[in-house]
Amino acid sequence: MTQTKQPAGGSSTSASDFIAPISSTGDSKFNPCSASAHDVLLNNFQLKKKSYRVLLHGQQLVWERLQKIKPPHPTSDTKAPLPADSPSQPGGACLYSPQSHVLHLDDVISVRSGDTKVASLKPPPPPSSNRSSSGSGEGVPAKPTSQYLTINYALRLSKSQTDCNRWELRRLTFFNSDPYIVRQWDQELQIRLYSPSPTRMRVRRLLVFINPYGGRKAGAQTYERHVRPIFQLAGVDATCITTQRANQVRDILLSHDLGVYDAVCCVGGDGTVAEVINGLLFRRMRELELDEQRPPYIPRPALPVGVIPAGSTDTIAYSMHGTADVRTAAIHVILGQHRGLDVCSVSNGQSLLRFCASVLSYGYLGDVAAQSENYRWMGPRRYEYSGVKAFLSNRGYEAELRLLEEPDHLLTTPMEEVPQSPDSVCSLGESLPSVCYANCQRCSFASSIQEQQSTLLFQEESRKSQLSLREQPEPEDSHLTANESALLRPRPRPGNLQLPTGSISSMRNLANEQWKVVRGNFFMICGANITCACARSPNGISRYSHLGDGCLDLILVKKTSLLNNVRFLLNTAGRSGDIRNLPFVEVYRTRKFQFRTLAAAGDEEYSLAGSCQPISPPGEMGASSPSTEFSSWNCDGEVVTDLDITMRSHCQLIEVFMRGPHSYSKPLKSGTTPSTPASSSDNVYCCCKD
Ligand SMILES: Nc1ncnc2c1ncn2[C@@H]1O[C@H](COP(=O)(O)OP(=O)(O)OP(=O)(O)O)[C@@H](O)[C@H]1O
Repeated sequence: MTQTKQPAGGSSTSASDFIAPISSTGDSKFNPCSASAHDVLLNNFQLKKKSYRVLLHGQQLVWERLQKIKPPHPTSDTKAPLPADSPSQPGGACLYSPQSHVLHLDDVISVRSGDTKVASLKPPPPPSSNRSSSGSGEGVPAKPTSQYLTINYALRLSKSQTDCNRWELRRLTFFNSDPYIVRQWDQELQIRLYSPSPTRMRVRRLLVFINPYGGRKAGAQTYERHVRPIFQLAGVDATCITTQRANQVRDILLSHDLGVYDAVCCVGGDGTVAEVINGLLFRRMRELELDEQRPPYIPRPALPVGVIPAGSTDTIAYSMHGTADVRTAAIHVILGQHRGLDVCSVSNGQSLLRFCASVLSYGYLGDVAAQSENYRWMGPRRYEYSGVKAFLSNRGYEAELRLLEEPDHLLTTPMEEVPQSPDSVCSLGESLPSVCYANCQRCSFASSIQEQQSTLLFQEESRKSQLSLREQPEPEDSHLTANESALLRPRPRPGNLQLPTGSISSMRNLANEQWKVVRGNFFMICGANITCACARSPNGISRYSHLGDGCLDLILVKKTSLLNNVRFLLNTAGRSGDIRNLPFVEVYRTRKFQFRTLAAAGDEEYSLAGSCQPISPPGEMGASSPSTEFSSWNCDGEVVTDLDITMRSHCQLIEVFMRGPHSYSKPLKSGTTPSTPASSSDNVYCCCKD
């Protein structure tokens, strides 16, 4: 290690204050622009008028109070520094003393310097001017004057008994009398904050859709009060569009130039999120000139999505973040960590109808969706009213389902073949179903399989196209176009946001696989893409669904008695219930299922050619009349009236700003055993225990 020079004109706060050595490349010259993410900065700062030794090491900021200690030799009065060389763990993480405060740069919202404390609190200028003012390679930088450095960051309230998934804003303002040191820190932090990462993307320009109509009709106020200040704090340039009508989001995404934006964000409920997802997916299909009705595969959109809850149930936001807290959702957009979210395509016999991000339900929830539209003036209470009505009038719906049961290779894969993550909280290799949390191994494994398949398919397609180029100028047997082949190219890493490039699940040859057929009279049928958790049902209707494993859970609730229907609803409401324990509920994990109603179909041969059965008008739904033999589908809260339906999951089709939920887990009293196997699994992997 070599020590760098103190910058000219700088006055240090103490004799031990120095710009650290620190270059792993051995460069001993002080050059603020040449610092790399491997360098270390170490200086003394004042924080609330107390002296701290502050260290920037990799992606970690560490600060520790300097205290007078008894000197080993009575002649020198010294202060206790951070450990001289922070011992590294094998994984590259560092151990710091227990008195140290550690902040990961992943949790930093923004960094700002100023001549005064107040000046350093102001929102940073737009990122472009921020970057250019860094002085990198643009002549001699102006003489710095700032002595204050404010770091805005977010903190998860992991100890909270009520909402351990909620994040809050925090701020640190460091002072150093030497503006050169402050500038050095500011520049270095900015570089590290915006350094490319395959799993993190710091948004600079955002397209925001605000639905003023959903939920309590407070989308616009929610944005102004809670979201805009956070975006401003991060210096995000947000272009806001307040919707004027249903489907406007989708139409804008289909027709407008989105080239200037890094991401799309919506402030609304599940219907609004679904519009964004549908808009982006259909846009991508149009760009690639795919047949929108019968696409040969589903391409991945270029832009990631942020979801801010402002609807009635907000199950998508809740399933992603573990909370419907608006500020938490906005913080996740700013922090920029993203994960792939499965999306399901919904088609009838003839064509692709739409994409589903949360749940597709027939029967009880289908009736609720159809009826509740008539009572929208009631606000979120319309669901309670229509829910009771649909519940009492449900006589069961005759249906047949065909599905490809997922062998669940993830549970049988030897653990050594599974990519391990030290802080993973999802179980793998267990016989119990796992819950999808932050750092979910099941989802990362699905993602790596997806990538491997992409690579193989891409190689295969390249080989085929090379062969056919040599042999036939216009190949007839290749089923993929050049555009499609390009989409199959595996993602390069690392770099800017690298999105997966094509949906493999849509290309699997399903012809030879065994179909399971289930017939019956059902209270409700659900294809759940995610847990569908919400404030009223914190575990969701499908507790073990994963955000990005490429599977959906098909939940079949048989029509039995009114009492059993009540038991089912109670089981979905609490934290301790598990619908899998109910004898009249069957849950299948699958990638695809097909549905047809049996009510009027008789014993005729099963066909995917489509259904021409009439559907009851919404007003008659649930009435005890002969027309109740058909329900309708509830797709992300919107009504779909087709009866002949196929639902197929597409693994991690959309990148979404989220980390995944963390487990709520009250500490078990000693001697008590968990009531259900699932809760035992949750507790073992609870991430709030650390
Ligand atoms: N200005 C508007 N006027 C009327 N409808 C709108 C407007 N903007 C959006 N919509 C439609 O409102 C519908 C409902 O919105 P959204 O799903 O966000 O709220 P919600 O139904 O209350 O919440 P949730 O789906 O979470 O229960 C969406 O289908 C959307 O297309």
